Amino acid sequence: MSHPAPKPRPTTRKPSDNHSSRIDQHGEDETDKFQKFERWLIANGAQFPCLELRKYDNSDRYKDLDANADAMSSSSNHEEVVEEENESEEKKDGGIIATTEGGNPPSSRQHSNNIDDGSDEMRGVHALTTLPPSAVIVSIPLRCLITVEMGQTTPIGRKILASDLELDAPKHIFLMIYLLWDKWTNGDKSFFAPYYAVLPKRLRNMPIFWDEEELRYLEGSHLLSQISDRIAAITRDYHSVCSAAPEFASISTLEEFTWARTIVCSRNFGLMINGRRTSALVPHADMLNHHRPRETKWTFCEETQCFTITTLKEIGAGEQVYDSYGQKCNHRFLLNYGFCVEKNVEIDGFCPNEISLELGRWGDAFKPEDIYCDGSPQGERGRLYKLYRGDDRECMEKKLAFWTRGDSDVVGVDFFGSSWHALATSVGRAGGSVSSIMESTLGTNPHGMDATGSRLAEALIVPPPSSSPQPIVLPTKRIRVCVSNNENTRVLFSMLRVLACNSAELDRISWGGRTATAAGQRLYGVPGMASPSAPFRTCRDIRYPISLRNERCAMEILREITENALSKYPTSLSQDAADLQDENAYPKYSNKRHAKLQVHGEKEVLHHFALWARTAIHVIDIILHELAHEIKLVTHSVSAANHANGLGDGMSETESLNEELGYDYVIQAMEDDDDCHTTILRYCADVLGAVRRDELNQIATEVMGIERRDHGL
Ligand SMILES: C[S@@+](CC[C@H](N)C(=O)[O-])C[C@H]1O[C@@H](n2cnc3c(N)ncnc32)[C@H](O)[C@@H]1O
Repeated sequence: MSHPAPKPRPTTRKPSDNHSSRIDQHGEDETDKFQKFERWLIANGAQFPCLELRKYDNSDRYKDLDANADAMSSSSNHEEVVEEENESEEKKDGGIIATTEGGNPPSSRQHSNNIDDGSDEMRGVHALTTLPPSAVIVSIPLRCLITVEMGQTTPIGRKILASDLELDAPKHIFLMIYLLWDKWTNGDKSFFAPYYAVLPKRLRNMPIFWDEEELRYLEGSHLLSQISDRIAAITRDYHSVCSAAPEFASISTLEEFTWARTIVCSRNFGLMINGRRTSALVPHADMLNHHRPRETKWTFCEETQCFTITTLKEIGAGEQVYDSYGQKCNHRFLLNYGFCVEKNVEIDGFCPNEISLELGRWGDAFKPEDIYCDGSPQGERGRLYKLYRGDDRECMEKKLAFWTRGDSDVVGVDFFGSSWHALATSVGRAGGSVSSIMESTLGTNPHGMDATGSRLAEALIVPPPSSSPQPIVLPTKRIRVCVSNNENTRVLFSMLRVLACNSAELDRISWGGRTATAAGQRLYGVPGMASPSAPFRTCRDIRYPISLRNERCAMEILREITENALSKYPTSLSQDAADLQDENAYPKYSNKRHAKLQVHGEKEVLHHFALWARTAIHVIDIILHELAHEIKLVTHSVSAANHANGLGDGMSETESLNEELGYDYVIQAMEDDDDCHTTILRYCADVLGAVRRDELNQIATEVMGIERRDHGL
């Protein structure tokens, strides 16, 4: 149940009294435009009586320098952090101090307040009075919202709809179009002009607007490619819209289009309005900064036809009122909203920060032919090359087939290129056919496909142009993993196991869709087939270790990948941690700090997986040692028994194992170690422990077989 918002204290203010009079870089009076904005909303039925908008500056970032002379500074408890939806749309926070409002004079510390990073465009919403839980604190009528449908009915929107364009941001394009078209068509006369006037103009905190020096702070991070991909995608979308509606080129430049995309991405709300799912720009509601755990919730109320924000807890007078943009990795906050959360940890301890690991083709530093083609690359390249390569070229061909199983969307000449030649040649040598190639590659039989599918497959298998061997290139697969164990961690391990396969292991995991026994499932990594309609296995489905050999190799690949990724950064994790302590060199809310937070978070995840790999290799080596010892023991006892029966020579004695180097001892030590990460411990104890048990059982079974055979049973 929601209560109406409490009445503001009578002494507070008329809308907008709180904005200081100040002129922005565009020569506009900021106070004036915020007053007009609030009056426009109220005149159209909006209500937010207990809230005030505040404009922040970044002068407080140097509070350490001025700590002694700080009696005048506001003590607002500003926070960090956010939440929402997809990768291509999102927000930033300010370490917010009211600069001029409420009697707080501008800080005397203006000496360093000239950082051009967008923090001068920061605003936030504060409570004028104590807000109780479940109070509706914002209510914005539908007529003040800009919705997708409004963009679709513009002349440009209609042409886009008719053209069936493939766009990078199809959900947001119509909001962008409305914004740009309406500003251009109606200018100051637009109904939304007061809203447009308060939208940030430069968005300098968004990485797509960072200069070279700022981008350099991200050196080593995959985010750099995502930033250039984003710029390229926006450029493509702009040209696509211009091709569908040539008049759009005179409505908006690429620069304005990029601004609109960033505004929409960082401010839109996904809503259900009158039974219809849509997205909207909601003036005023989009002024709340991000913080988790969430303190407010929002919705569109069908009854009142208003967008509302409701408190989930009491918010004290003067405190900032936050929205949660969702639980997200810092790379999404940074790319889409232009900020990073300082401590991106949920109340249950979960940290959503991720790292994108690249599997398959090995990074730019390696030429595919160096790693995958027959030949023996030297040094570091050789290490990964050998791990991926397996037994021989034929093994790589089988690996390619399994690795790309199910990737039917990317089956094409460019994708497989010469690999298809190699595969075709190899399967041809083994008496294979188009059907068998399709089956091994796609996990499906082309006879079950339509004729076009079969013709496509035939067309792709072209004889190699020369007799020299074609390089086999495993297409890159990227997977995002975080420190907590989740589905992606399982997929990562599955893909590592496939990459680590030798020929025999590939044959085993390639069994198509048959029900496996429990032992087979465990031993060969074949998942249970719950129903005949269960999908065929792909490189994402190998949930259990295939063999100790394979698992060790998979962990070596993981170690190589993580250590290589860590070597790409110019600074270490500990250096980053030390840098972040220095708020003068890395001021709060600066782009430089946000970049540092991002790479620091990435390295934490990389170190976790590097440690996981090293620990696993160590534990597997212990198990292998124990198994070798066990084999010696049983061989000894069998031959001793045979000797006693006059069947052969017995071993004189067997060495005993040092218990302190044993598996049980090591696992116990890990259990006792509070710093041992639980997912690493569980993997070593449960996953590797199960393989160890299977192997020991296997040895016992084989011994029984030998004894039965030797005794003629
Ligand atoms: C929806 S707007 C929020 C209002 C915004 N502060 C404004 O002045 O218009 C999202 C933007 O606010 C800023 N922001 C929101 N939460 C933030 C946070 N926790 N830390 C830093 N910046 C934040 C980012 O610039 C982000 O792109």
